[in-house]
Amino acid sequence: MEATIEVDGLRKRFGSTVALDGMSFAVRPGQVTGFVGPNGAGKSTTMRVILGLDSADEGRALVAGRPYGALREPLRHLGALLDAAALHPARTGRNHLLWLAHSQGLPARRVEAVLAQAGMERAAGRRAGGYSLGMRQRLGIAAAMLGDPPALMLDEPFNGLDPEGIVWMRGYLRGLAAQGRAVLVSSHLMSELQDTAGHLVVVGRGRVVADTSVADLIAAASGDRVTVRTAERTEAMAALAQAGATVATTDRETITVAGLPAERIISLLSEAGVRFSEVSGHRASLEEAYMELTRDAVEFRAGRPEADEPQGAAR
Ligand SMILES: Nc1ncnc2c1ncn2[C@@H]1O[C@H](COP(=O)(O)OP(=O)(O)OP(=O)(O)O)[C@@H](O)[C@H]1O
Repeated sequence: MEATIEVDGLRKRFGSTVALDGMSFAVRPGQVTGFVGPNGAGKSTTMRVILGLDSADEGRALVAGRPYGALREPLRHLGALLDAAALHPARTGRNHLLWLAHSQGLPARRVEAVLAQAGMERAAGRRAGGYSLGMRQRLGIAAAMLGDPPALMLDEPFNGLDPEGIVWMRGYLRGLAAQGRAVLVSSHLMSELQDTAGHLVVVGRGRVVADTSVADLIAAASGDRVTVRTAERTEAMAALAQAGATVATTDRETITVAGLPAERIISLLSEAGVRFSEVSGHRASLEEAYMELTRDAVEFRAGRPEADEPQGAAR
């Protein structure tokens, strides 16, 4: 599978501020890649460099194998939403898109198609100056889709959305990925990407901290811990500890067991005559996994193989 967006060793300073410090990752088709990190980690700067709006001091950014500025019809390769507020307030949403389509040599019929996809048909005749931030985000997404590009790059698209809008955005992004597109979505809130991102590029201080599938990240954070619910806590702990498990109490009726698979725990408890009501594998949430990752940044520090960089998958 060929990467559609690729950044390699980007470095960028603003005066004494290091914004990018060797940023490297690739975005692949057919999935949503979350681009996550705290405020100031370098997400927006990376996206601006990819679009050629900022130049890097070192490194390179490629879209479909070429610098964005060298693409003949860039909107047909990469659609981007960086700043949803950047709209002419007196222009209607529809006219904004018509103007954009015209300036990029794209057919006007695409405008109605993308307005419908973004659920903006009814609002399209109103002036953009009166739009809520959520409506601006939807119009921004519609604009990004004008060229029907195989790759999308969206900076904080969940900003300003109400709960219904967040659900819509998650479904919409998943749908774009299911069509085979590469979708890069930045966020400083991991929870926004729950049930949306299949892959994560986690960044901090201008560089990649982890480049991992969500499944691997959650598996690593979940560990091999198993939760056992039992009224006979003391007996259960004794039986499992004797078999070599590490056991900790969670609450009055629950213990957490590490070092034994659930099937073995069930048979040990049964053999010891200990009654229990539940034995279940612990599954970390994306938020928990992220907390664990950033808490233990050294263990999880990963990147693409580069001579002077620490590497290894986050697992
Ligand atoms: N034009 C600029 N001039 C000076 N410093 C800048 C400029 N743009 C970004 N920076 C600095 O570069 C660093 C990275 O900023 P960037 O906006 O890329 O981070 P981010 O991860 O997108 O954060 P946020 O979620 O807040 O947008 C920050 O320290 C920021 O203050």
